[in-house]
Amino acid sequence: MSLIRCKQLSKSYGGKQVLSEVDFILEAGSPIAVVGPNGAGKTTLFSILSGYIKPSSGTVMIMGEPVGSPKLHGVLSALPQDAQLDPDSSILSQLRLFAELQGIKGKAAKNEAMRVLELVDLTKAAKAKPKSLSHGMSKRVSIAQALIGSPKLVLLDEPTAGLDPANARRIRQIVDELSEHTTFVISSHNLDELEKLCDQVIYLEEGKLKQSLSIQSAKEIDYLTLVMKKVDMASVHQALLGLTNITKVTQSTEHQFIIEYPTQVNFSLEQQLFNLLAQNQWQYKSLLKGRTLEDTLFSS
Ligand SMILES: Nc1ncnc2c1ncn2[C@@H]1O[C@H](COP(=O)(O)OP(=O)(O)OP(=O)(O)O)[C@@H](O)[C@H]1O
Repeated sequence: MSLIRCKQLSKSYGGKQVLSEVDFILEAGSPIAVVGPNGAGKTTLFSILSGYIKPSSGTVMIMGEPVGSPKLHGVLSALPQDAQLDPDSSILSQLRLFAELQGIKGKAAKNEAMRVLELVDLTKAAKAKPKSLSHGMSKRVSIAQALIGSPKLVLLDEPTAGLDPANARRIRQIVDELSEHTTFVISSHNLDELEKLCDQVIYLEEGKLKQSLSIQSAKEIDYLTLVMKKVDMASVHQALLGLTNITKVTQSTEHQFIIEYPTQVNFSLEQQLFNLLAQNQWQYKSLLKGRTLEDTLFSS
């Protein structure tokens, strides 16, 4: 059974269409990225998946159940983009309340609150009030809240927005550690971050599904991403095209080439490439096997 199945999903506010006939099927497993420019409809999609708002037309099934079904209670949770905590009540008491709302009673509710706080490394802050926490700590508390009851599906809308690199990294680690039992769907503008975490990507633009791809999927074409130091890029481009087994070479930025080749080609291509660079004394900055998510999404 699929994790999420969206069929012909559309949403309009007044006369403005913000999601337009979006179709996709997602399976449980590694984290899933939802990307797209500002206003593309990511938060609207999350709100529909969470049941906060209804679509204008189309259907969403989560684990075979329609959104809003009581069977999804405790199975799906969401961290909204603008999640807020009560500033004056302790974190522990708020999380305990959320656990109770999920039907966890008495001491078990407190234990559950402490369990999720431990997952986000915040047991020491259990008695603190949200107003005394940093932005990064508050975000981790909100993630802890989303983890109450060990849901199977967790929607995280921009979980690392505005966080410093150390806090953002900690959140990525938490997602990674819990991904064995929980599928995370994450929206973010940080493609590097999503690339590290996610296997599947949904790309929205102006409310339409532009791409749905699996980063790790087997494919017939493979890529090398070559970033050069200060060299004559036109000469390098010409020379790269002369290597055997190359399908295409694209200069994607001022110093970067994407080299396409058939998947079955073995290391001989890298050997040829290194020989070519050495013979011409062309210095390179990095050679990456594959393409970045950014290049995958935006190169034609
Ligand atoms: N309640 C609402 N009423 C009217 N228009 C809305 C409402 N909520 C969202 N929109 C509009 O819907 C469009 C999609 O917004 P949404 O927040 O889903 O995009 P997003 O991809 O999450 O953007 P961002 O990356 O900036 O968070 C935007 O044009 C926004 O102005």
